[in-house]
Amino acid sequence: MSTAPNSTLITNIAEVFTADATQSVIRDAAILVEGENIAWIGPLADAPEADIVIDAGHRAALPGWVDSHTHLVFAGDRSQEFVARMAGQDYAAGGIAVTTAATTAASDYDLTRLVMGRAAEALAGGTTYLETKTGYGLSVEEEARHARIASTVADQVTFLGAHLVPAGMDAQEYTDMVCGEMLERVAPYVQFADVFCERGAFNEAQSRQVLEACAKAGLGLRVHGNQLGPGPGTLLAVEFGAKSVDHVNYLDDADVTALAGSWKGWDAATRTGTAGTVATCLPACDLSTRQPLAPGRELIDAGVQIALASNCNPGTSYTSSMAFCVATAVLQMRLSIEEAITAATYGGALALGVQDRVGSLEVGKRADIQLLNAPSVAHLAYRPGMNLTGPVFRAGVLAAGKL
Ligand SMILES: N=CN[C@@H](CCC(=O)O)C(=O)O
Ligand SMILES: [Zn+2]
Repeated sequence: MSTAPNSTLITNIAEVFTADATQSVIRDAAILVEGENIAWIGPLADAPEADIVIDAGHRAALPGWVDSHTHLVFAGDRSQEFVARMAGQDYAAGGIAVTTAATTAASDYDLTRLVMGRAAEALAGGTTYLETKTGYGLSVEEEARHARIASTVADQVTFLGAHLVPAGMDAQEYTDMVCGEMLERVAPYVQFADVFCERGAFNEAQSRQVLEACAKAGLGLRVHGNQLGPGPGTLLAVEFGAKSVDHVNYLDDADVTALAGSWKGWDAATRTGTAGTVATCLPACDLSTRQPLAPGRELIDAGVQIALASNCNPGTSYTSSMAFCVATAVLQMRLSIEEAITAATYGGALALGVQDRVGSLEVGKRADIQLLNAPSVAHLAYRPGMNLTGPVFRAGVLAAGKL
């Protein structure tokens, strides 16, 4: 087989887990990269020639993580809130205001440096596609500034002006501002909009108003829903055709039925058809807030496509470790290794609508590949807490780690 110039063959891979529709595992494998994309995957014995050969050292390979839910644009520290929570205090949305004050005080330079540092940490942990949100600005100027900074670092940016009603402001007046001037100012920098539909944040009517306005502005939708108790977030997300509803800790039968119904037009065996609303589970957040884990197992069994994401933020989940989320999903949510990895890669891509480009290792897709310092992907849960991330390739280029 002839190959294009600048082809790279990654050889001597102990096992590749592709996260494709058939959940293929190829042992003693190789991957050919041409330019940004994967050109071939198969047994090493059948590998084509290439200009450059990289020896994977008998490591396992899998897709880079797609982290579809983070809040990286922040300054300040809330470790004392975490300590108080571990001593028994409940999490409350009001903590967001503490971060808003610290972030508003940070210069563009400092804030950009902080966001870039967090994105670099995520990449070093194997995340090759990253979403992040605004939501610690809560004023027109600050939300626009955070959206602009986020857009220089993340692959996709979500507008979360509807995160908390600022102190001293009337909830309806603030919601109107989110849907009006704020939306207009952030729109050039963002692809998605989100609303924290929860007790202490935005009620059903306000959430509906935000989703309507943002859909009208042409943004994709996502919802923070059912995190702290039962509520209308999940049903609203399905009704509005949101790409994802995130947290989903407190679901009732109607919520699960609606989510499953949204996938009726999707053929999971071929990954074709009309995608529904992904249920994004955030296990690191669940642990850090001592909420019941999202029912990932039950959602999969009901026919819902799920994603796993880090929810990296200073209040409820200060980690960008997708490996930690995968290990927790296996050990505590009863997902198989393959289900958990797929949720953290392809599931995240589905939640962001980029599943045709990233999220699985398939010919023609972007060469976002992480090598593990382990001979099989099972080690991700078998050795929880260990940093197993080896070299990370993003769009065919070694982006983190050493060969
Ligand atoms: N739940 C809403 N927003 C964040 C937490 C924000 C904060 O407490 O700073 C979350 O996804 O958990
Ligand atoms: Zn969040």
